[in-house]
Amino acid sequence: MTSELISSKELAKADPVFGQVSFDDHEQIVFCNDKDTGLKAIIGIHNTVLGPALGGTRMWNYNNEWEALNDVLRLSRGMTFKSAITGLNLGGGKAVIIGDAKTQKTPELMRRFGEFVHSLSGKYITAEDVGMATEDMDTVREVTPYVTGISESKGGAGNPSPITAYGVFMGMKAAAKFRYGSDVLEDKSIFVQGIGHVGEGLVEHLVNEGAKVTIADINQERLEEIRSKYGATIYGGNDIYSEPMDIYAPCALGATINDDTIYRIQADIIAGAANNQLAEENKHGKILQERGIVYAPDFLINAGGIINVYAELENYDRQEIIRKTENIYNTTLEILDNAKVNNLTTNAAALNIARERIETRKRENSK
Ligand SMILES: NC(=O)c1ccc[n+]([C@@H]2O[C@H](COP(=O)([O-])OP(=O)(O)OC[C@H]3O[C@@H](n4cnc5c(N)ncnc54)[C@H](O)[C@@H]3O)[C@@H](O)[C@H]2O)c1
Repeated sequence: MTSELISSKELAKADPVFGQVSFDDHEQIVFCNDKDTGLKAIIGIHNTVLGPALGGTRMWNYNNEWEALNDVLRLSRGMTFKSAITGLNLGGGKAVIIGDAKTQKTPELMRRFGEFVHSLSGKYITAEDVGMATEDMDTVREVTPYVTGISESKGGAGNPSPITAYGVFMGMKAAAKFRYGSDVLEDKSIFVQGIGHVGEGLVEHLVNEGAKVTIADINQERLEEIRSKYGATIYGGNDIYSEPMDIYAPCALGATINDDTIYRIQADIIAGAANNQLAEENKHGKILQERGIVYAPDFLINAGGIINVYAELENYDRQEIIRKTENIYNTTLEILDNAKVNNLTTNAAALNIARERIETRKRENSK
């Protein structure tokens, strides 16, 4: 979903795989095809230095295969740094299934996909992402143990989204502490863009804290539902980016901070759940820094979900999940301070720490 800003022509100019704009020293890319079920999927394994590559499966109706490949390359890379900065012993991976999750997803297709995951012998472990539900992970579990995010009734940690939302809330509070000197969000005007699984949980935390929450989504029914449940205000304008607000929380698509939007954004803080929010992380991270907008790196504050599924592998309990997720607050503050002191973008400061952890482990492994 991040590829919408890179035209197919641009993507097709580069060499097919290793020359892709988003290729970043990925270890392995696996193309999965099954005529009988209609499965066309790509599994991207970015890095396994810290552990098996864990990351969700996204089913999306991509315009073409270039976009799907670009998405899996970007998303799997993001997972490497997300786990590294969160202190988990996991590498980065992700899978995309090309197709419409509403009309083309069948149990047979999911089982066939699970067989491909199984063929990698645990080097890649899958989980839920956009277009997937906990039941789909249960179906994958029928053919492979290399899946997380399965139902609690089947021994899993269940839906990770509420924990992701809690982590985003923690990261947002830390950003507020950094920007305003207080992490109290009461009376702050906060725009949540995308009120799906994670967005809804975030809205609930924010409303409970007394923030002035405005919601935006392309799904009108959903907007009405969330308004009546939590009393949030539905955004009525047509350019959310130009609205004056304290905090912008992107919780829908990636790459909403791009050449087109970046100079219109009025917020003091950007803190949300969406993966790959910066269309071009160096360029757009720098502009945010210059404009004095505090950006809480997405891969840092949306790590609650991976913490939740990691519990299934490490057998730790709910309390430990909450403790680790609350720690996102401390890590976010640390990164924001570090970026300020070293005059770096917040994204670069977070990446440096994540990379350092991977390099240290690599050195230890080679001894
Ligand atoms: N679910 C998790 O635990 C988790 C973990 C880490 C990151 N994320 C990321 O957070 C984001 C949200 O995840 P989710 O599980 O809530 O997904 P979801 O599919 O449940 O919700 C996405 C919502 O965004 C809305 N939307 C789509 N396009 C939009 C647009 N142009 N403008 C406004 N709204 C739009 C959809 O209608 C939907 O309500 C995704 O980018 C996902 O990759 C999710």
